[in-house]
Amino acid sequence: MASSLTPRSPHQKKENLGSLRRGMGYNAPPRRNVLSAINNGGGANSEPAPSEAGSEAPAFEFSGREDVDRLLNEKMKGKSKNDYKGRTEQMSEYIKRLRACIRWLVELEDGYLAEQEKLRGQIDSDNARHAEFEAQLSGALEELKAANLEMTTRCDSLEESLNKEKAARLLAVESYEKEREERESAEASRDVLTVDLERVTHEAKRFSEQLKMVQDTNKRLQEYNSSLQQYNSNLQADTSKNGEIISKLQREKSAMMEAMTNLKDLNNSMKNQLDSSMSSQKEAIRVKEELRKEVECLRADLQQVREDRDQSVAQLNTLTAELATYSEQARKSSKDSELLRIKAAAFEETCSSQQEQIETLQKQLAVATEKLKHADVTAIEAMTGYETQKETIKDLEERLAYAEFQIIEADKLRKKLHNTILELKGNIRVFCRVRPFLSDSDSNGQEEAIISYPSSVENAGRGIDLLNQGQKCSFSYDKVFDHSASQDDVFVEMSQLVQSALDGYKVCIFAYGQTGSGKTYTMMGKPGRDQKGIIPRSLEQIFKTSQSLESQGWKYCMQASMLEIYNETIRDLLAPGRSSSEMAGGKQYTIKHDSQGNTTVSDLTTTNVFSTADVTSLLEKASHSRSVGKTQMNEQSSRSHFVFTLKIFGSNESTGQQVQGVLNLIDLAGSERLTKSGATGDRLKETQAINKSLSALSDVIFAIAKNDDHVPFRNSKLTYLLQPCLGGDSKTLMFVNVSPEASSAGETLCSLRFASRVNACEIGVARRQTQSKSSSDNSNRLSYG
Ligand SMILES: Nc1ncnc2c1ncn2[C@@H]1O[C@H](COP(=O)(O)OP(=O)(O)OP(=O)(O)O)[C@@H](O)[C@H]1O
Repeated sequence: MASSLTPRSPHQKKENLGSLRRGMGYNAPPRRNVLSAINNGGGANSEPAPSEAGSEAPAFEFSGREDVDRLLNEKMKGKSKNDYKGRTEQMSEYIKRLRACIRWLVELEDGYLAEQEKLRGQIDSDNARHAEFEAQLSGALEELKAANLEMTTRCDSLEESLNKEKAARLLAVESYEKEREERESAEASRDVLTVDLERVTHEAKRFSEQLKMVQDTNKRLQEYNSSLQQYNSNLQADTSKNGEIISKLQREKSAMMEAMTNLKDLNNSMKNQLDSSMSSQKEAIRVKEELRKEVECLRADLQQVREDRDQSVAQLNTLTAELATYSEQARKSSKDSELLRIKAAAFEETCSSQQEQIETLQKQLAVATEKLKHADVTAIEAMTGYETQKETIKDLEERLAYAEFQIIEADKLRKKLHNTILELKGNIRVFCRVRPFLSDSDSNGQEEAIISYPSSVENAGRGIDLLNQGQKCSFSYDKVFDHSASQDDVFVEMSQLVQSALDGYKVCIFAYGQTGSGKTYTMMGKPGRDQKGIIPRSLEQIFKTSQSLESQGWKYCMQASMLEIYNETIRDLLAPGRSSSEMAGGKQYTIKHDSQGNTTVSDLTTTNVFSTADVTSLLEKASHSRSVGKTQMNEQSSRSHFVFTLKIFGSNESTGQQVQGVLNLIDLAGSERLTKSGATGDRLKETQAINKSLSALSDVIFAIAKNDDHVPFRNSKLTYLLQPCLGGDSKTLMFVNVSPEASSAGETLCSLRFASRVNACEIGVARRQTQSKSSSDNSNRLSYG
């Protein structure tokens, strides 16, 4: 059989174990240290299993899974088919052995749990030590990192300031060099200017001398000019004298005609003399002109020389001014250079001190680096330690996983055995729940206590005693919840049954009891987290588990439907427009069972649900549609049987497995004596219909209990609907709810008797509806609609 069990938390496992033990009526066997037994691969045979309290059970020994398998595969032998006594004895013997086997498994599991706890503790302490060590190391590492960071930052800032200082020093040196160069160039230009000045002074001197010379020449030329003018005037005087002579001569010509030839000769000679005088005059004029020109030239030269001199003097003045500026600049430069020299000296001093600082810091850095290296080595060592510890933890985790695996396997086996026992028992399980007194006066003890619980170890949690008309009637069921049991306590006991629906079983849980005894409270509960009843809690568990099974490849599809049977009529509580026509019985719903034992109600609204919220809103809708009324026994009495059906289709992609489970949760209408109910009219009709269907239910139960050939399932809608649960292959649990009031003692007695009958009913073996995907192609396909 494929596993239908999922790994649970150890806590849940413990609870499940507890519930199994309680359900089976075991007392907790004294815990033995089975660790050694586990390590030896079993060992339950080294010591006999403790016997059930109060009874001397034979010691059965199990050394391993083979023994269990052997036990499970054992076949019943009887003298003949009708040797019921022999078969019953064999059966009870077999059940005892199975119980011993379960005890052995429980002990084995205890051992596993103990070892798991031990390993967990070890892992926790290792983890804690490791975390502490890690925290210390990381703290030290952080400190070192911080110190290193600080050092690096300081070093960086110092380097930065040093670089800045260096840059400033370089700038200062550069500016100093520039200043020096400028000063040198100024000095050079000053030298050049001095030379120029000297040269210009020399030139000026030369020009003054030249000027003096030119002035002398001019003076001489003026003197020469005046002498030439004197000579010219002399010549003019001579010329006038010569004219007088000519006129005398001419006068003498006549007189001296004779002497004229002589005189002509004289005249010619005189003429020649005149010509020569004229030419010498011309020559003198030319010379004079030349001299004038020369004077003019000399004057121009002189003017030029004067201009040059003026220019030179101006230049000299400019140069002197420049020289003064340069001298001033040179003086300033030398001052600046002095300042710069002082600054440079100061910089050099700062530099040398910073150099020293850098050296100190470098030394500190070297020390820090050394420390860091040391820390690195320590960290590496720690990491190695950590790795070792990790490996140890891994090893421990592997061992834990193996232990968990073994626990899961043991759990699977235990569940298998549990299912086997239930299958062997083959009857409906019955839980009894006693509701608390509702009014304070009752609970204050004014009401006579008619219900008590046996204190014997054997019946603890399973027995209930009812005092009716002074007579004590004792009953025993699979579980009895007293008035103090919470909704949670109740659900814990049946969570495994609900889980079966996900595993592909048909599960039916119904609440039976007198009106006002707490059926609706048990099934639906009340608003509020703690007050929730079995229906909401079952759905929460189913959705939660189906989600967690997704990781194992399971995908579930769920469909919900809700109906009520009111006055022998089926009503669809989720019908979109639940109209008055329907209320009036307009629509007829028919119940059908197929060969697979699947029940369908024609035309019933079926809604796909994906979350608890979906179902909660549907439940709210249904509760508004449900027929309730006020009775003498209950303010809000359910006047119909409420049937909630959840069809679960599961498929596993990875394994190809498919399951089809059904969860039927039924809140029956309360049984009520007509005389006591005081009902009239419609209420009376309702009560009669309820009583009729409940009596049909008891007829069915009696027929099954008596092993009758004919079971009257069709006598009522309720019994026909419940047929697969009562006579088929489903896992069925009945809640018998009882009131604690003395006034209800008679009703309570009836309910408890009915429940005992139900508990004795053998309805068959619950079968899981599962098939692999390969076979799903055949005609035997699971219906998903
Ligand atoms: N275990 C309980 N703890 C507290 N209150 C309870 C418990 N059981 C029932 N009650 C209260 O008792 C009253 C009757 O309960 P409930 O309506 O569940 O009875 P019923 O069996 O469904 O009745 P009917 O058959 O008339 O519908 C309600 O007020 C309910 O809250």
